[in-house]
Amino acid sequence: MLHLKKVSKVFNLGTQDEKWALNGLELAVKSGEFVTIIGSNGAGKSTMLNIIAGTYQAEKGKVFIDGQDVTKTHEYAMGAYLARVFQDPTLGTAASMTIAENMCLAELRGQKRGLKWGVTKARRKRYAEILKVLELGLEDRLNDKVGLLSGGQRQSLALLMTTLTMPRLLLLDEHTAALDPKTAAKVMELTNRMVEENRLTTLMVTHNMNQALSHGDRMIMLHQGRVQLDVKGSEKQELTVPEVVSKFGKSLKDETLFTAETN
Ligand SMILES: Nc1ncnc2c1ncn2[C@@H]1O[C@H](COP(=O)(O)OP(=O)(O)OP(=O)(O)O)[C@@H](O)[C@H]1O
Repeated sequence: MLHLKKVSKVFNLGTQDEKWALNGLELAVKSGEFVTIIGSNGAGKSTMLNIIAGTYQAEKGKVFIDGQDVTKTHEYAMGAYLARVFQDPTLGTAASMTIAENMCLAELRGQKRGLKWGVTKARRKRYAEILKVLELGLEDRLNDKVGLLSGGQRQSLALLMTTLTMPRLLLLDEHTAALDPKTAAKVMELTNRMVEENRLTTLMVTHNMNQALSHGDRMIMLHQGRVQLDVKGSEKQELTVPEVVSKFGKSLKDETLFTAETN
């Protein structure tokens, strides 16, 4: 479904600050796979998502989605293929627009030519139905500006909005990191449900090793812009945080290790 073929990305080429964030990265993800991604600060996780999303262009290598070469496809056009939820809850939704308007915008984004903007009665009814699954009472607040919502409510809404276009690929960029533990657990529960019900091919970057091991069906670890560890199935299920730490502690020297120890 997704194939990164020997992808390299450099920043500040030819200067003192030259940095190869991705170094011949190889990754093939099957349709419906839920891959969690760990790695220390600077390992290349965000750069990888940015390359897939078309935010950055790779210097070397190719990106394929469903066999189509999207290496040079711009970010706005990638909306037809994927949806992304960021760490910052304010990034996925427009604060000055209402819940219904945000959902309408999400529905019209990317594909589906011919759909017209407008919060019609039919749409309101459908949005209310969709929002009910969150059990946050947002179905009764369709006219409320999104800026009034809490971080967790906003992140849940952003996540739910991604399913309005049924993306071929869902990118989660530390999407629970800014939330308190209870809210993070709820958003994770919603994530699992959405991914499972819609069989979404999903990549989830996290600094929390427990989260990476207990969710999804495959886990990869990036180190210096390459895949250092790739486990799935029973191998992943049986793997424990101490095992990963003892084997790869050196490459996980910072935050990831910290969250692994404290969770
Ligand atoms: N826009 C940029 N300009 C210059 N260097 C960058 C840029 N983006 C990333 N880098 C560098 O590329 C490397 C990989 O960064 P990246 O953000 O992909 O790592 P990460 O694994 O997501 O780290 P973190 O967990 O800290 O978010 C780092 O050394 C980083 O400093």
